[in-house]
Amino acid sequence: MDQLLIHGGRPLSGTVTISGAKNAALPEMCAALLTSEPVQLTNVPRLHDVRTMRRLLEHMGVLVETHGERGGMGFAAPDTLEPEAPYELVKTMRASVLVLGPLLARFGRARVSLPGGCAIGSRPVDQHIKGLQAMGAEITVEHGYMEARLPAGRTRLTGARITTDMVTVTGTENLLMAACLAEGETVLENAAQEPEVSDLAELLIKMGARIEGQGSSHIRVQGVDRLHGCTHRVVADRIEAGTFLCAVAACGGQALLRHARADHLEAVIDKLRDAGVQVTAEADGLRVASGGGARLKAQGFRTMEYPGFPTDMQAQFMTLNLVAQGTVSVTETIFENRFMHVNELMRLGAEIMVDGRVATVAGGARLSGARVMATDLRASASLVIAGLVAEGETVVDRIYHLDRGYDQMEEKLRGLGADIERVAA
Ligand SMILES: CC(=O)N[C@H]1[C@@H](OP(=O)(O)OP(=O)(O)OC[C@H]2O[C@@H](n3ccc(=O)[nH]c3=O)[C@H](O)[C@@H]2O)O[C@H](CO)[C@@H](O)[C@@H]1O
Ligand SMILES: C=C(OP(=O)(O)O)C(=O)O
Repeated sequence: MDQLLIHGGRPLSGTVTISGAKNAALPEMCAALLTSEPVQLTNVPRLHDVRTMRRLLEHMGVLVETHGERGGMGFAAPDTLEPEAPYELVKTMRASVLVLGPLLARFGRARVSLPGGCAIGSRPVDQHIKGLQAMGAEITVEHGYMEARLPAGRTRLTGARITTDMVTVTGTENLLMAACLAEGETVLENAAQEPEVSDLAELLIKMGARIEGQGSSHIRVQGVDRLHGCTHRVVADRIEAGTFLCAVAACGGQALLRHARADHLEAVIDKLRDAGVQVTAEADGLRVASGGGARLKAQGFRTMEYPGFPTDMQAQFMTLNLVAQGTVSVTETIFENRFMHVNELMRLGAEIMVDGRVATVAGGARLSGARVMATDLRASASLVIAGLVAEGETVVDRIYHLDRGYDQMEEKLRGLGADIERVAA
């Protein structure tokens, strides 16, 4: 199992290219199930989760090829594929549940393992199921699998007005994909407004779907008989960009994040500016300049659905708060167990008190290198940033979590001047 070895204390300067977004690429790979024609994606990030999704699609019978330009992938889902997602693949990646909507919409049946909980929370998929049931699907859960089918005599889902009990990103994506091939109109109320949902909608529109309102909480879809192939570039990863913004802010330095989009990161950028970090939007990216943690003012925040402060940036910004000045509260409202980085950060010298969903973070910490363990994807990123600031050597174990969602993070950080290497344990 690989580890990251970090010697902290260096400023970060230079240019880094932000990859395509994991959370857009994964649903977009699933959207290819909606047609037998080839769907070509470009700017697909090189991630473990993308490889897992590829294996899952190939397992069902989808033809997948990588091509030419970096990050190019083509998908062709034949009429003969077997619409089944087995536990062995689903258990390693919750986003596998995104095959459910497209399979049911195109093939009229699907057998998909329930994803179960994960380290950050219980993460049920009841809203996905309820929404598809409202569109006429019959879904039962048997032996850990969602068995979904259309009622006898029906060949298509039926459009419906669906209001989810909470804002759910993959729930919105599953229902959106299903609605594209349903008969009649579907209205998704309380829809997720995340840029990845909009990017998926843009892909679906290129495939011939009739969608309006993406990017708002009210999405309207007129179902069509069939979709066709197309080419689409995966949107830049706002969470990867936010992670690099926090890393440069904490370590000090100046960097250009190519392809990063200010309009997708407003809540994070506002907090960084309030902290004393300079962030400027340029033609093809974001420029960041910081005097380093000790010159910054810590910022309290609450995680919220987009356009609020993203839960996927909570851990990384917490590390920045640790090295800035002042004591602040960080409130996690989306997932019930997303403070697992706290104990590991404390091993590096942090002072943090957790009470339920609120963490009180004491700034001005002098972090010192230690051996720490990554517990989930963004927790791993927060530990890497802490290691880059800490005095001495930090070893981050279990970085397979990091590899799920960051494309060559240590190479990119080395390009900015960080002393970080991957070693086999
Ligand atoms: C692959 C992907 O895009 N992952 C993102 C997606 O996860 P994901 O789509 O799984 O997260 P959701 O938006 O669905 O979850 C939001 C909240 O709703 C709850 N819920 C959700 C669905 C449901 O059927 N029932 C239910 O109770 C969840 O437990 C959670 O408390 O959005 C999260 C919130 O921005 C991000 O952290 C993840 O990075
Ligand atoms: C929680 C995340 O991903 P997933 O939903 O794939 O677990 C994340 O990207 O931070």
